Amino acid sequence: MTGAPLTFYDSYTRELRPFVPIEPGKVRIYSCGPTVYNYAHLGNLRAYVFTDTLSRTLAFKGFAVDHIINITDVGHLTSDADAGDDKMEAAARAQAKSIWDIAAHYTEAFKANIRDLNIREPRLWSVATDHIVEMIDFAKTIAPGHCYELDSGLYFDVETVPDYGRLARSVDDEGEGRIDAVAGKRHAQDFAIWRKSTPGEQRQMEWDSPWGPGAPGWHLECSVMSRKYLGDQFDIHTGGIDHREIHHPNEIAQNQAHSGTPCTGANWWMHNNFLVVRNGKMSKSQGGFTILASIVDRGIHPLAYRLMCLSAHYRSELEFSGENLVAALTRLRRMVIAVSQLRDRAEPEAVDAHPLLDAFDAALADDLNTPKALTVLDQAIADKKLAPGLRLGLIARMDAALGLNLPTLTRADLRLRPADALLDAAAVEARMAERKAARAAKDFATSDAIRDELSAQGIEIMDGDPLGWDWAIRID
Ligand SMILES: Nc1ncnc2c1ncn2[C@@H]1O[C@H](COP(=O)(O)OP(=O)(O)OP(=O)(O)O)[C@@H](O)[C@H]1O
Ligand SMILES: [Zn+2]
Repeated sequence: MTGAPLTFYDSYTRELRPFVPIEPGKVRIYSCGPTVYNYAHLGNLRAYVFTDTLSRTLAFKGFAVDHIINITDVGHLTSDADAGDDKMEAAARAQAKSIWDIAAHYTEAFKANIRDLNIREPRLWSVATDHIVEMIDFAKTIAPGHCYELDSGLYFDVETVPDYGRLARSVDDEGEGRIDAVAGKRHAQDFAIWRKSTPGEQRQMEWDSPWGPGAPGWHLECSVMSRKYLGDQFDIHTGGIDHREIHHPNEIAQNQAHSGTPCTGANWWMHNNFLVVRNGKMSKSQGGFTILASIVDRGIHPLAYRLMCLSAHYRSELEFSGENLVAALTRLRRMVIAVSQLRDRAEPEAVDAHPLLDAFDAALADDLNTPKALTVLDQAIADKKLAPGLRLGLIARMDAALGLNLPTLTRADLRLRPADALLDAAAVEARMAERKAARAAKDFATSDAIRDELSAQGIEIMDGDPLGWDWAIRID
């Protein structure tokens, strides 16, 4: 590791701790992946911009990163309090499709979002239904000492592990979301690790098990896949802050039962805070969520959303609004214009050491302070005292950690055509050329007419823009 010492906030100990990997030079990370019953909304995607910033920062610091993200295609119920329907089964019924088709469709859509946000692919997308045998084996190992059977499934007794729920800190029988939804459970917090199909129930996905035909519990999936690919104890486990309350305490309990030790499974539990809208967390269950495709339809480049995420610290709530998104797009446009002007003047120089790089490194090393890192990037872009080639070299180094694609993005890339736009970019360019000719001929009537015509189509002409931006799509 080079540069400033890394410090990450661990939700388990609730403190900032200097980061030391288990194996020198290498970091193993597991991130809870999407439940593929619907499109990911921008809140879900915030979770993956966060994990990507984490793994890019570690790579920037010189670590080899081994990252696993799972795909949940079975077991996640409509209520985290261990009740309700399987989200996948419910979606398949509602759309009259097979679960496998639903899973394939939304998995592909999710991976397209990942590419559009310039999020690096993990070593493996581990798919829950590919691991049923291992899940049954894991459950068989812990069942004798830690589980009991009810008609509805095999349940984990949370009192069989020390300090259950320490991660959540607020676990008691009265706690939010902890209501006992299944008759016969020993404790309200006990959770199903295998859910039996009820007689007569038409489930599309079910497997035989020692406890009868059924499906694995969602918490079991992550314990099994993280252990299989990263070992009993790995470095960092990530997820959204909602997972700190139920899903991750349950994973920890299973991991402790399986290893027979108090080890939680990961040395750091890191959680991103929510993307919020007016009535709280952006959420599929509550409706009113926004997906990446719909902002792209409005003419907003996906990396503007990435920049919006980076503009807030990952542990702070981030408010989603059209204004915030347009502000992020404007900031990205300014960066892209400035960087492309530098590219016209020089080739990037390789930079190993520089005070701005040190400041950038210190910001990210301080629990991923991306808002601060962005201001250092702005300095590197704008500091006229530095030679253009050096500035480009600094920008390239910083961009590797932030993933905004600044070394290659062009203005043309940012001019996304809104879905309801009447003119495409080539048509706008053609009218702009006619207008330029009219102005050269001092035919201001024609030039003004073209301006008005373009304005009516949502195109803003930017004469004399200090950054040399000649036109932009108006986003309101
Ligand atoms: N509004 C949000 N802001 C940030 N992260 C979120 C938000 N909503 C969910 N997440 C995170 O997104 C990731 C993927 O979650 P998953 O696909 O299981 O979503 P979900 O629980 O079905 O979504 P929802 O809560 O909207 O119904 C998880 O890490 C989860 O914690
Ligand atoms: Zn998980």
